[in-house]
Amino acid sequence: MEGRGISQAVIRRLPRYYRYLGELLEDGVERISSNDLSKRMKVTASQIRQDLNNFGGFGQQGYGYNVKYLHSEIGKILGLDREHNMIIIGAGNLGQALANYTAFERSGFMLKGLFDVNPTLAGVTVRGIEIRMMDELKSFIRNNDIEIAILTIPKTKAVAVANMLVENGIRAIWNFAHTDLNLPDNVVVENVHLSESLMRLSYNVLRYEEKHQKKK
Ligand SMILES: NC(=O)c1ccc[n+]([C@@H]2O[C@H](COP(=O)([O-])OP(=O)(O)OC[C@H]3O[C@@H](n4cnc5c(N)ncnc54)[C@H](O)[C@@H]3O)[C@@H](O)[C@H]2O)c1
Repeated sequence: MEGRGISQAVIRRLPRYYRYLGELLEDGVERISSNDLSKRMKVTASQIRQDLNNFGGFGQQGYGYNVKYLHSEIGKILGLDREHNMIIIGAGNLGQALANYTAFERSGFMLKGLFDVNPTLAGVTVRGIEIRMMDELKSFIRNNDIEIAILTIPKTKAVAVANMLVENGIRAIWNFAHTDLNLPDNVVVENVHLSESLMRLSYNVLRYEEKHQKKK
């Protein structure tokens, strides 16, 4: 994506466009102006126009955006027009919670396997998907065309396991362990930090309270 000169800030906003356009589609809306989309999404119409111009615009003067077309084009840009095979490494609380979430599959993210080192989990199934031990990992990645690994293991183990995944052909890691992985440039890592999101929430609650008290 960077290769196409699109900033990461725009890329970060695309899933939100995709979600709103999906909702419009479900509501049977065929076209929408940047102004109406702006009101719904609470971002400026010029931001929407600027963002979507990165991809050739999709809009027509006086017509607005064709919702179905725009939704499908953004889906293609995000790689949602194809399936991605995934595995989860670490079938504890978080790993099993993610495995139980079915909505990923609707966007083409197919969970093929769960892996752990705890022998008491061997053979346990989550939504019909078996938890396997790590000695099966190498052949499983190869035989199941696995593209994405989800890391939900303790942070002390994450770097070594990530390196091993990369050695075995994994090129994309969704990293929930609270540590930076520093992998080669040809490996894509997306870090997820729920606690950072919670800290931003806390910051905004504090700012709101401060503002409110000043007004009293
Ligand atoms: N990023 C976030 O927002 C977020 C939120 C919650 C938890 N976490 C992190 O996710 C991780 C998992 O949390 P949890 O609550 O599920 O913990 P958990 O202890 O329930 O699960 C961790 C699992 O990893 C397995 N494991 C340990 N070492 C392993 C290895 N080398 N290979 C394969 N499996 C291994 C354990 O046996 C266990 O089943 C922790 O690092 C936690 O800090 C991150």
